Amino acid sequence: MVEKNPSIIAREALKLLFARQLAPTPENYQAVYGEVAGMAIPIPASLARQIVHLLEFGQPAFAGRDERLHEMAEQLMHFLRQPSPDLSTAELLLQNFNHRLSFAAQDEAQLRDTLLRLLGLIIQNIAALCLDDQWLEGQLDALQTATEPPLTLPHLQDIELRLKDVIFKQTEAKERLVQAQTQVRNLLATFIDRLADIGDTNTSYHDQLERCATRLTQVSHLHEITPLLEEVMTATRAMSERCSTARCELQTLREQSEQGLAEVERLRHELVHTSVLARQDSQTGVLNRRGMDEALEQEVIRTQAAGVPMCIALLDLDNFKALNDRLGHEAGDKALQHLVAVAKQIMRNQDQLARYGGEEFVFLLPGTQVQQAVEVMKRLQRKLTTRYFLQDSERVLITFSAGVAEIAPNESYQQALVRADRAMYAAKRAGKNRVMAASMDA
Ligand SMILES: Nc1nc2c(ncn2[C@@H]2O[C@H](COP(=O)(O)OP(=O)(O)OP(=O)(O)O)[C@@H](O)[C@H]2O)c(=O)[nH]1
Repeated sequence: MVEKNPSIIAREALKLLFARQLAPTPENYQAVYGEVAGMAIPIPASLARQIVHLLEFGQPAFAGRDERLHEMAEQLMHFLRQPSPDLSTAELLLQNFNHRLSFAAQDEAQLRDTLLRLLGLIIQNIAALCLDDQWLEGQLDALQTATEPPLTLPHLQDIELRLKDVIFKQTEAKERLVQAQTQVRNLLATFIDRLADIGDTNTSYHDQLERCATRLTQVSHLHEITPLLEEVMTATRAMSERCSTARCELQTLREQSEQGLAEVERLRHELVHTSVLARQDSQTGVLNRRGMDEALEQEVIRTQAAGVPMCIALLDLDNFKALNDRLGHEAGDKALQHLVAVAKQIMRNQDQLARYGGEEFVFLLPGTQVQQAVEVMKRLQRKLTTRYFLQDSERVLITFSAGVAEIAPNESYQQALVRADRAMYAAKRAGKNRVMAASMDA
């Protein structure tokens, strides 16, 4: 190998520094000089590939808003894709990239936190401004929850879906409400117009009578009275007819406006009701996941303050896919409603039930110890063996597997749910149609 002239190497090193847009620091120069002089140690190919992958995957997250960072990542990837890329230059490029990335990551985190705080403030503000709009409560609560950490994608998607549903229903109801209000307003305007008409008619009638009275004082012969009398009779008849028509019209208007007001009231109720739906599973009528989370939060505080036990039971129907496949999806839906109906028979006033997922339900049993809660679930299983689900006169036995956890002092309900979930899966694995208590250290 022919050795290069040091001044040529130095010139090429400077060119390379410039081409890679590196600062002309001694370290950068030394690394590039080594590379040009052929003294470079190549970076292992698999490591170079891994770094390229890392950059490719990370690009959308870290280089979205920072163009320079994006350029640096491209440059680094380009360099690493070359055959036998030099280790010290790679290190140098990585160092520069990391330095820039550390600022970009901080900016991103700050931006996200600030946006969330801003959103939280806006929501609080809307809530304060809309004290009378009870129907907004559901959405605002959901949005408030969405802005609280931890910010996970499934959590946000779940809330987005529920909100879309409620917003759709409420927009519909709100539109009808506005229509009904406009109708009532128009009716009132017509009402006032009619009253004004009657006033006008009255005035012209009075004027006419007065004119006749004046002419009457000037009459010298009896035959001159007859046309005057006729005029008075005609005016009175016309006045009486107009009054009677106006009375009818006013009556109709009154009825219409009463109907309109009743419709406005009904729609107001509907709006409030759709807000409640945000906490309710529309298919079975029991609480949905969000409703149960709220209930759990409140009950944990209440029972822990009162020093009484509280249990959570997680229940999952057995072989529900097979039931759907054999009897149809509609029958599956009815089977879920049947389970809820039977469950309600064994529930006490203070117990609550929620649908947590497709065929998964959660029971909240305050003031109950784990063994008692296991017994409650077993009682429900026995009840289902006597109250069959009927589909086209076929008796279908519905069974479920359940895991029961008693919330320990200082344990969150989420942690207890995880234990109940594990116990439920253990029940499935053990052969289904059984109830298992969760151990404290599960
Ligand atoms: N009809 C109906 N089916 C549903 C609903 N939600 C979820 N499912 C169905 O429930 C089935 C659940 O299937 P899997 O998760 O395999 O559970 P499985 O068949 O009960 O099996 P195991 O849990 O092991 O007993 C799926 O086929 C879903 O499509 C619903 O609202 N209505």
